[in-house]
Amino acid sequence: MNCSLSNVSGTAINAHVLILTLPAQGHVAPTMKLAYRLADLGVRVTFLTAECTSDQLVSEQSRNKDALPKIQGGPYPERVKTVFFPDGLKSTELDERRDTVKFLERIVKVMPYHVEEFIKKANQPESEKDEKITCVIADFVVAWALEIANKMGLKGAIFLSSAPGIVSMVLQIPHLIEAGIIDAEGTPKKTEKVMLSPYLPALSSDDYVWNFPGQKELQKVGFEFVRSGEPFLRTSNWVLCNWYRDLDPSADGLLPTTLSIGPLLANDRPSGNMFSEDLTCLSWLDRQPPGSVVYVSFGSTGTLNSHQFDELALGLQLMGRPFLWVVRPDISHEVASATVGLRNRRADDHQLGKIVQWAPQEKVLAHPSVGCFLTHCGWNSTVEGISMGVPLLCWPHTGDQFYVRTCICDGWKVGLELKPNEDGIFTRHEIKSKVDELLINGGIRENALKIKRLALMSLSKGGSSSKNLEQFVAELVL
Ligand SMILES: O=c1ccn([C@@H]2O[C@H](COP(=O)(O)OP(=O)(O)O[C@H]3O[C@H](CO)[C@@H](O)[C@H](O)[C@H]3O)[C@@H](O)[C@H]2O)c(=O)[nH]1
Repeated sequence: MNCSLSNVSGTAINAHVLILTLPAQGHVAPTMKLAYRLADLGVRVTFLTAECTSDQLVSEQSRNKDALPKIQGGPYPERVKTVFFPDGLKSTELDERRDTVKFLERIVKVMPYHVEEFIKKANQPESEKDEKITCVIADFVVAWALEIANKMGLKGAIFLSSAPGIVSMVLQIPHLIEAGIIDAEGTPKKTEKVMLSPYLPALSSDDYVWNFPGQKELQKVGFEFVRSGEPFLRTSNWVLCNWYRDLDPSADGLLPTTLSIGPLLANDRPSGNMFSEDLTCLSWLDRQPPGSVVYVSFGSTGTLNSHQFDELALGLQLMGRPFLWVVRPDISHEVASATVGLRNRRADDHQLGKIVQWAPQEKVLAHPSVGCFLTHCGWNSTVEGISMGVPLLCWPHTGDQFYVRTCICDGWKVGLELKPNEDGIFTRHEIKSKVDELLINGGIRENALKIKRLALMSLSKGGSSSKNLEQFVAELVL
């Protein structure tokens, strides 16, 4: 979807926002898109992130540099500055970065110091007026940064890069514990369903955002992370959410500070991409019939064991339809890369298939040849998919992906869910039959197109997300 960017303005306003997030693809991508959207409205933005992302982001920004002035018609690139803080995670220490618990511990240990130092330096009395930070936008996963903002007398916003329903889920944690529905570590104790919104499906015990199947330690850490963010949701000046009002018309009223501003899309500008995109898939897509291609991607985090990897490869072949499959080098930890290479070749040999390590996903989803999207239901992939009107086949792995799946299938009715067999495997036959069903289901396609139209409307001039973002910017300078 190449939507017209409403309110693109060459005029700078007197606001300098510091955006903070985790150095992980699913968080860098939407916050970088937010940075450029704010810059469209005249806001100066500093994007502060960890050094371990520097190579990727610098190379992406230099790739996009030339496009920016053409879109903006002004001195646009200077309005978004990316600054890196030392994180001690040298690029060789990949294992430490892949261990989510260790990675989070490391970032949480070093980041607060650098955030505080950065603001102190920017806000020295002798600093230029436009250098001075006036507001901190903290991704929910680093919500603690608002304590620093508060201490330094700055305004603060939480940014939520997940689905509607999640804010309500977080706010209900004290009640869930008190009612004995979950214990103090987030483990479900009762199977009763919980209403999050009159417009969304009820929350079941499998759908908690801190559900990391088979990873007890991660569940504990995840639950603590989510729980510790709750007070900041209630006290921040704004809660900015990467969804649009029609996905849950009640969500903006949940807290007086909630503003839906999504879907955040790159529209050919930097998208916070940390991996190099294989653009050959676009010309390959050009050669496929309209609505025929099954796009398969599990974001930056989804992994498969070797058995499941094989079963998926066989399912894609069995389908007999064109497929575009993103096979990240780390998609399967259990097999050596050489073996993955062999598997790739075997699937790629099939004349209908195209395999890439990383795709230009927004462009792929907007391509008329794409008929459906087999996704892990990461929120960015989901919001990109529904904004392009693509029916979704859901294969959630962890965290918010379970509730997102429930919303896709039972709430917005824009997709179907894969079901595992009794051994927990998603078989080749299940994959083939659900793809077949999804591609012929007229009701789902109609819903997907309707939800796409609503996304476009929310972003157009006077649309709910545009108005909310303009309101946020207006309040920034009050
Ligand atoms: O080949 C690819 C694959 C992905 N992407 C982009 O990478 C991002 C991936 O984000 P997402 O779909 O949210 O997946 P994860 O990277 O797995 O994101 C993590 O962070 C999200 C935001 O909080 C959560 O919703 C997810 O569950 C969590 O796994 C999206 O913008 C995609 O467009 C590409 O550009 N090319």
